[in-house]
Amino acid sequence: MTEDALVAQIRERLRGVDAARLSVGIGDDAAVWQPKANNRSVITTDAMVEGVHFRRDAMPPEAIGHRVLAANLSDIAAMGARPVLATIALGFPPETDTDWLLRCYDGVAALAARAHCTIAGGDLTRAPAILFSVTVIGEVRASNVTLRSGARPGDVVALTGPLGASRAGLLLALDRPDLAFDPAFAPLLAAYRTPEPRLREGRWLGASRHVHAMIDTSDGLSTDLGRLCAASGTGAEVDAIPVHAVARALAERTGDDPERWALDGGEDFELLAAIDRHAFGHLANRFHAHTGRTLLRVGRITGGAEVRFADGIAIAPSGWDHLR
Ligand SMILES: Nc1ncnc2c1ncn2[C@@H]1O[C@H](COP(=O)(O)OP(=O)(O)OP(=O)(O)O)[C@@H](O)[C@H]1O
Ligand SMILES: Cc1ncc(C[n+]2csc(CCOP(=O)(O)O)c2C)c(N)n1
Ligand SMILES: [Mg+2]
Repeated sequence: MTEDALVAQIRERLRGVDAARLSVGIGDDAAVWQPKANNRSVITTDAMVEGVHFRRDAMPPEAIGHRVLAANLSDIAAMGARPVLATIALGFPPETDTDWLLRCYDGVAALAARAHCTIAGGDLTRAPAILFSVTVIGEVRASNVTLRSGARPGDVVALTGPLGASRAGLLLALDRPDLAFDPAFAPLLAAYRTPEPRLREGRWLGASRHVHAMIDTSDGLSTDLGRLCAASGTGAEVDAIPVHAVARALAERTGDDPERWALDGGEDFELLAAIDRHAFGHLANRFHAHTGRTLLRVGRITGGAEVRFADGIAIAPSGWDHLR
């Protein structure tokens, strides 16, 4: 197959996503987009590399496409924004089966359609390993932009869902074929392969003036809470680590510590927010009514610079770090 033929087939795969404001899409030297007035644009890039973020033997190609877009959409959600536009750079060894690559785009296309995100273009190149690099542009009302840096002492620290499921799913997919087909553990494989970006939740939280700061948990609570606190010039005290119940059940079977999965595992893509303590109870009720999900209380923001457990023990940022 030629490069142009592959692009044509990718374009075919991505057809059908609503694109009212895309004047020029795939096919020219660049895409042309009509932004909405009075909005802020939010831009994020995240790459995934074979052997680092996924293995071809551990998940179907549709899941690889899904999760690279999901990781990017999660960063858009963490800003309080909604995704509008994305580009995708693809690298692959020359012997790669093009049908396999196109199935990755089926995964991209399905999530993009659900998220109302138009794929406006991209790039392709041969490379020593498979690589997807996605850039997403989002939009948000200026007053709803929610940064990492707004947390204040006394704020409640809360999560949009429990953690540890993705790390547990990674263990199943790579190391425990004996347990991977147990239907009881299916939610863990799904959390690793096809994580759901918390887009509705992020927009809703970002629209509340009581939500002072937000970050997504891509690298683990220990690292991402540390980042939120560092950006805000605060510390935090953690008194409850919300661990995914099925991850806890798997950890009991394997002898692992599920709280470490939650603290350091990463790739759960739940949102972590600092919320005004006086508003938290009411806001959590409305959040549940609106999204069907529960805001889980993790702890509180403190005036110091340390992130600690309630008993005073420090929580070092020990999540995923590409330089470690
Ligand atoms: N190679 C780079 N060049 C310029 N800026 C970068 C580069 N890598 C990261 N950044 C910037 O550093 C900041 C933090 O990036 P980081 O990747 O830690 O955040 P994230 O995308 O939320 O995390 P994750 O990659 O775990 O999803 C962002 O503002 C990002 O744009
Ligand atoms: C095969 C395989 N081995 C290990 C992992 C775990 N992993 C890789 S990158 C990352 C953090 C997020 O990445 P980034 O910071 O680049 O967004 C995590 C938790 C995986 N997903 N697949
Ligand atoms: Mg992030």
